[in-house]
Amino acid sequence: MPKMAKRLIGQKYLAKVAQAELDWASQARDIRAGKKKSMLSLLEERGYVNAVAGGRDNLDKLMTNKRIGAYVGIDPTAPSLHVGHLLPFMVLFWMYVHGFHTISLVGGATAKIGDPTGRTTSRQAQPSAVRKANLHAMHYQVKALWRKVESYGEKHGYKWEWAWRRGIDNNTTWMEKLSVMELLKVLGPGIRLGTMLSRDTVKNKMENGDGMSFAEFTYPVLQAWDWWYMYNTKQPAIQLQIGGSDQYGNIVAGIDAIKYITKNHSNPELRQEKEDPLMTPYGLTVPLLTTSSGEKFGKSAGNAIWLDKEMTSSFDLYGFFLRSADADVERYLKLFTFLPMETIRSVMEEHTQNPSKRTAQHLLASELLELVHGKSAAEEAAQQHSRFSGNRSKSTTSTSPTLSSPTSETTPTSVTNPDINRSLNPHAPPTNWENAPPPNITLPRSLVYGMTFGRILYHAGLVSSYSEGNRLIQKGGVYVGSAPAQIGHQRDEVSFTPAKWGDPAATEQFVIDGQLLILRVGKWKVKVIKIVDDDEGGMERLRKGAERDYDEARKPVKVRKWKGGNDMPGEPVRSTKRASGESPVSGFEATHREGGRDELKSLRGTENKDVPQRPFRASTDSTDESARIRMHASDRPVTIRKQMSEWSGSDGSKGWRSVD
Ligand SMILES: Nc1ncnc2c1ncn2[C@@H]1O[C@H](COP(=O)(O)OP(=O)(O)OP(=O)(O)O)[C@@H](O)[C@H]1O
Ligand SMILES: N[C@@H](Cc1ccc(O)cc1)C(=O)O
Repeated sequence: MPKMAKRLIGQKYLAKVAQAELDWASQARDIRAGKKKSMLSLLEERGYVNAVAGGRDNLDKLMTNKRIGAYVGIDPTAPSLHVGHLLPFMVLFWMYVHGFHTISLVGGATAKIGDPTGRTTSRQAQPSAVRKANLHAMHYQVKALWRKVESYGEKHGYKWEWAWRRGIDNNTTWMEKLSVMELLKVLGPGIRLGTMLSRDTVKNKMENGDGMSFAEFTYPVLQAWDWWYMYNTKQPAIQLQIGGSDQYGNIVAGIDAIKYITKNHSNPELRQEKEDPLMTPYGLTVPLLTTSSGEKFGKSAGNAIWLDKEMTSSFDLYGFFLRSADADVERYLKLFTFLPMETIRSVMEEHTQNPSKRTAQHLLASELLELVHGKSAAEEAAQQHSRFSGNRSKSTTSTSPTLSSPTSETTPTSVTNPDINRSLNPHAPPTNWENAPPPNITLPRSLVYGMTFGRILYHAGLVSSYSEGNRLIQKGGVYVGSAPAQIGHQRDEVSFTPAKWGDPAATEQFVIDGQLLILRVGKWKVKVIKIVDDDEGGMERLRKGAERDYDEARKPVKVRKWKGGNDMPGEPVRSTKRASGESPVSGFEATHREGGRDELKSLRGTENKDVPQRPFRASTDSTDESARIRMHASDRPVTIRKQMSEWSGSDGSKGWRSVD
């Protein structure tokens, strides 16, 4: 019987594959007959194509005849994608909703070297923990982004089909296993030094910059190997690489590498005796998104507009696109949205009648927000803008949009972090891909080391109380990432094991490089916790990060008290006493007077973002049975008082704990 079931599934699968092939062939006939636009023509029409490596018409024909695989690579040298990355990714999104197979490659291995393209100075080596934190954060961001693409696509009539395929890969997976000997044997003879030395990046860096290391010099070879690996192992082969126009040289190096390997490989199964047009690799570059002065938006230029909500709020991201110049907005609508061309044309007509209404810019900002942060964030940002920026945004016509710094006038007042919503309102909807919290957070060492996972979950904003954290762990719903003892210290892959309830000392084993802990609750709640010292430097960064949570902190927090075991729920206790220095977070307290978990309530969910500092002050007013903690805007330094309550454990032990 089970065998039968297996066979039935197999046949069903084969039937689906056959149907998908038939559909593709029929679509190809329509394209050839001029009844339908080809994929490449659609991309050209919307302005995505800067250059095609390998011949435009050949690529057009290939994409019409074959459901090929395509990829975009990004090095996780920052914790988030930025707006510039969206351009090559938009091509991938369009291809996906038209049935192509796509891979988003996060370059865990290539980030260790750093792409020297377009630079005159070498990149600063990143500490391993920072690199891993960025890698994990980016992995989850890309994953969530793809889910949003699906629902955004559906809104525009691209309904998910069985044959669509998308994947996220990390090149560490294969680079770790690649030996120097294999690389030199398989690809080495095909790399000509003359060609490499004549590349602009090499010449420029050697003649006008700080010279070039061997590692930097070999970067294009590693990128080429990635492509060869995916060309060779994925089904269908990855035959197209997409990147910004600055990547053209690296992409051509990849095409040359694949052609060399397939011609010369010692394994006859991998060798193509004759060049097969259906297996030829191609490259497609997109124009660079630049400031009005022509500078590329990106990490190196330090002007990136981040897609992570914690780094650029939905409000600011909306504002960035709202400030697009009239001369640019049509182009951006084609590049950053799935809106049909006819809709864009008619919106532009309406816009031209009364440009001061910024109709086109509002549409652009809303659509982009929906794609990147989800529908509800888009609606909320649009409302906030109509409330806060009204006339100011109308008068701005800058071609070089810059982010508004959060001022009391422009900072949104509502709470957008779903975890915070949930802790304030237990009936808030559960976390899903759309409302998942941003993955990055920074915590002081004393809130991680020697803490049970239940507590750390709370400090990281993943649960609303210690006891909720403990319950989740006991149910097996919490995972801890990349435990060095279990999977080897050097591994960068995202890998999780169930977190165990109990021994606080054991937590330390999971801290990577002394600076990083990764926790996951369910599928979508992930926190990449960067651990900083409890000294002033670390706290200063945390305090800066608290800016974003300013409005949340102003809301009164309902305080609950429990008696019984340290972390377990129980009956409310009768009395509360004020105490300091005896909190379970004593390391934190020692340097910060009476700060503790209550302070973290306002700090959690934040990252060391570089936002102007707005000092805040916390005050506590309490009665015997209840306590409330409020944070106020103030130009005075932080002063935090904390409520402590006495507890007694079932084993007769007693102590003080801060009030939840
Ligand atoms: N402003 C931009 N416009 C178009 N494409 C971009 C832009 N910024 C990055 N890209 C593309 O995104 C892909 C990944 O880029 P990468 O990770 O190197 O980001 P980056 O911001 O360019 O980094 P860096 O500035 O440090 O080189 C590349 O194909 C790159 O060309
Ligand atoms: N070199 C690319 C990123 C990348 C990494 C690996 C690849 O296989 C492809 C692209 C960049 O810095 O923009």
